Amino acid sequence: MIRTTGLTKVFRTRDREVTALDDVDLRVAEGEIFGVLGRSGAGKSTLIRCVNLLERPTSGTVEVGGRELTGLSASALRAERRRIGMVFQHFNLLSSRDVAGNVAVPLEVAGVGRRERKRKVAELLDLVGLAGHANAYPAQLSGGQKQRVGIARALGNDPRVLLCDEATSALDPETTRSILALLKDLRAELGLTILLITHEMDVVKSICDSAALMEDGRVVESGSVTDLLTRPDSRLARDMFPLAATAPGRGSTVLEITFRGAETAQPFVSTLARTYNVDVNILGAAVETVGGRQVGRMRLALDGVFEDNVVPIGYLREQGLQVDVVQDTGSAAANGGRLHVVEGGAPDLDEPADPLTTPATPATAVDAARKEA
Ligand SMILES: Nc1ncnc2c1ncn2[C@@H]1O[C@H](COP(=O)(O)OP(=O)(O)OP(=O)(O)O)[C@@H](O)[C@H]1O
Repeated sequence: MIRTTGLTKVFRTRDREVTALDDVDLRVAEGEIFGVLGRSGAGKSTLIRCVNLLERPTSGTVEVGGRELTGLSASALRAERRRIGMVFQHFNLLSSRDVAGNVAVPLEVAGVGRRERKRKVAELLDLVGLAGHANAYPAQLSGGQKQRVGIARALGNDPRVLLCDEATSALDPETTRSILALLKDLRAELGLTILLITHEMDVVKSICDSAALMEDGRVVESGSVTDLLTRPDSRLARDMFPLAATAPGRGSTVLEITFRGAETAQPFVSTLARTYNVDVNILGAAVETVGGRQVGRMRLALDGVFEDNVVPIGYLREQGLQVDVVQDTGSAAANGGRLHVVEGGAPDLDEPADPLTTPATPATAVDAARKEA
């Protein structure tokens, strides 16, 4: 539904040049809720503003609903833009107009007649749970209610696509949850495609089907949220499920196990310990519900070096679990120089740090040969 190809935006001021977007290829499927994450200055706002051409890209193309926008005439672009709603962080409501008056703005701009406007405004307010507040003024509303007005206004021209620019960043956690639930309901009811930008991992966790991580104007990782979760090298997954950095003792093998769905119900840790008579130490675990399914990661230390644990590791993989050997604190010979081995010190486990500032870590760079073991 949304496709950007080679999207690049360079801001030139008198004394400097900033590349806010650098060759961004984004693919958002129809009906999807797609989250773009990144720390401040990563280029998220520029990206969302380029998708509806509020900002003209320096190069590259933007397609929405199969139409390439960058080549359109001004009037054709205006018509296409009507089918793209936008929701803002700070609501951007007119304080001098009541709720109904604010929701009516895009309908007035589109030349919709008075009677139809009234009907449509009532329908939209009902849709966002604000029937009965039509005559209230923005100053009389809570933050969540203001954002509901902002969403109703964005839906005025029956858009196919909704762009949300940090739509919940100004809201408390409970209100955030209710606005996210509303967006999800609207997607189901109206068949919307939603592209949202956020710096909150919880937003992605609770409603996004897919996500991309931006850094310095580039997309450094993207994919469906559930696929990202099962990629041991995924930064987004690590940030969603930070595990405490507990140091195992020497002479142990550290495993990272990713599981989802039915696998979460398996008592694999106790079975492993019983069947193979191996000491298992749980270093950290995180389980979450993403897209209605349980997913999670667990970091285990097995007593003994990798060679001692080949059979138990094989057992875990046979259970359908994704198992990665993160670290082996005793065996240097077996790792072929590719696994991180800490000699005589605390192992260099990745910290549960700020998700958006932690650099990519090779902590789970598993030797492919070991995976086959
Ligand atoms: N109009 C502009 N003129 C010059 N530089 C700009 C302009 N707009 C954005 N930038 C720069 O482009 C880069 C990306 O900014 P952008 O606002 O897209 O990032 P962001 O990820 O949305 O950050 P934030 O979450 O803080 O809004 C930043 O370095 C910013 O200073």
